[in-house]
Amino acid sequence: MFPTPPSIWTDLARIRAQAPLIHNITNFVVMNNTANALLALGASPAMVHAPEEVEDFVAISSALVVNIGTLDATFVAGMKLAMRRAKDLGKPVVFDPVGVGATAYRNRVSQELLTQATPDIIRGNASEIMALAGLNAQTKGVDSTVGSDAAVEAARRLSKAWGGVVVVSGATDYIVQGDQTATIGNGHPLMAKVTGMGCTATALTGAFAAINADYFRAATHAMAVMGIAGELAAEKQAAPGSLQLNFLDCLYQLTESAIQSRLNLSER
Ligand SMILES: Nc1ncnc2c1ncn2[C@@H]1O[C@H](COP(=O)(O)OP(=O)(O)O)[C@@H](O)[C@H]1O
Ligand SMILES: Cc1ncsc1CCOP(=O)(O)O
Ligand SMILES: [Mg+2]
Repeated sequence: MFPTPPSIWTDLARIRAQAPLIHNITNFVVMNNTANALLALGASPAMVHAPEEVEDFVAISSALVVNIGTLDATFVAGMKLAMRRAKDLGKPVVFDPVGVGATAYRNRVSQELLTQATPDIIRGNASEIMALAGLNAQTKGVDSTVGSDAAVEAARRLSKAWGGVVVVSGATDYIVQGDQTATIGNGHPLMAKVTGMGCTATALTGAFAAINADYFRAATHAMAVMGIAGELAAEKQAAPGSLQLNFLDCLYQLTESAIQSRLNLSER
């Protein structure tokens, strides 16, 4: 265990003070969950995917989060326009490759999006990160079939290929940039029993990237806050419905001392 980096709290306080506008192009399943999580964190979410308006919306936002969970041709057109505009304007782009590896369409769209405009941060579960790195990952739709440890080298390969930050979530979260790795041991197994917790991690990462231009730190801080709020929620009531509700309250009420006493972060 490392001493608490004060910057986690500094970043959280900054989000709460500034309420950065986070533009989300995300899936129908989690729109409500991730908007509420961003609000509980202190950010200001908007779910906007029409190709006709995404470029204008990116221009007024502090970060763009792109999630391919329920993609179709219209979503994909909006994603491409928004990602290119965000890169042109120097705004952070966070990408969640939900279910990549499951179908040829998802694989093709993911590769197209990555080449159109390279995201600053990718966050996925182990199966998704392995599939994105071109490994023959076993995938089961949107859930991982392997532990996060199995995808660390795939994350490193992806990060080195395009220079961004890659996060593999799971029992241990790995945040990888080149040869640098941070691990977060916070969280609770029940988090995987609530749909949209991975998407929520990605959305929160967008909020941290909006206020911290060191994207390795931003992603690490987001995963730490996510994990600590998740374990606090599970301690209140260890069941999925309650966890979903309590997660928002714990996120909203998160204190510096809770972060300090619970943080399980290591770096190498
Ligand atoms: N077994 C676990 N123990 C602790 N935290 C977990 C566990 N599984 C998932 N999480 C947490 O749940 C969140 C979602 O991760 P994950 O389930 O890997 O994403 P996805 O929903 O995209 O598959 C992350 O914050 C992760 O740390
Ligand atoms: C169930 C489901 N189906 C398409 S998108 C989606 C949500 C996936 O969310 P997460 O990856 O955060 O569990
Ligand atoms: Mg996911």
